[in-house]
Amino acid sequence: MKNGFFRGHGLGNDYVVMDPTELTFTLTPGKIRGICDRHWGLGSDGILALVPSKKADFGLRIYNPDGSEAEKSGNGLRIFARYLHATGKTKKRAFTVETKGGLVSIALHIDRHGDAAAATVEMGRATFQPSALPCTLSVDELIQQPIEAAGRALQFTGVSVGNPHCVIFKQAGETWTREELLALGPVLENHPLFPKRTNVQLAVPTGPKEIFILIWERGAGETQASGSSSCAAASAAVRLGLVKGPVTVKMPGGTLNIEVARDFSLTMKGPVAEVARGALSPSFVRTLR
Ligand SMILES: N[C@@H](CCC[C@H](N)C(=O)O)C(=O)O
Repeated sequence: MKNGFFRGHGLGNDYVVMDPTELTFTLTPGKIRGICDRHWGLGSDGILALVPSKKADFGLRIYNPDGSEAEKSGNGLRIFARYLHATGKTKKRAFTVETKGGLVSIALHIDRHGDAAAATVEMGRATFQPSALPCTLSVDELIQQPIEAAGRALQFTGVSVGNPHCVIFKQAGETWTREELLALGPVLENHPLFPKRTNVQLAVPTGPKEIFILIWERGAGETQASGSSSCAAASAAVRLGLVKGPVTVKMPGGTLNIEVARDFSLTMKGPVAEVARGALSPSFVRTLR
């Protein structure tokens, strides 16, 4: 379909999927911002573009609503998997996807209606090395490093799961507020320690195998859930000895299950929903800059 789209969400983290071969325009940063605008466009936490791959069954490019490109997205990968299944682009129940943040394997869980209602994604390995995010600190690993933001002296654990994350823990029994997220999120996202910016998680252990996180996404702001954030926060919690795996990660939008192997290989399992399919109207496309 000309200028067609598929819209889905993972725990309230919503994406629009598009096949650039069906578009009458190129997905430039300006056009991405226009489509993702919550008032003037379709509104979305990002755009997922199907691209060819020589290494995997499918290729995926991930765009943030500010027009920047992300290397990986956990919820985005589950939504992309549902799109591939729902639109008949694959008949397989397990396949591989190449992202800029590495190659992942996905297994679909089909419900009684024949829909891919959930997916398990092998998300790759977490690393705490500064060069992977990148982060300008000269340390071997970004474990509980000091950082100042919004007038507060904090400690962060830096994790790359293909894309960069800055995880800040409070102690069990304490809580993070939304006001703290809105104050700290944008400052940490754009902190000079992170030349390519970063995703931010305000985390707290809530059980021996459970954490709660609030999320500020690079290029998107506050989101209800994030798969790569869940992987990063779970890895950090295990690395710091705060919890044991598999880790249940609770977020405002719901829960993901993250297995953290001894080598920090990550497996994410969670639900995914389709919302709509349609086409951008020609008059809207003409307004995109
Ligand atoms: N919502 C995503 C993460 C999307 C990418 C992120 N904003 C970035 O720039 O790295 C997820 O579910 O992982």
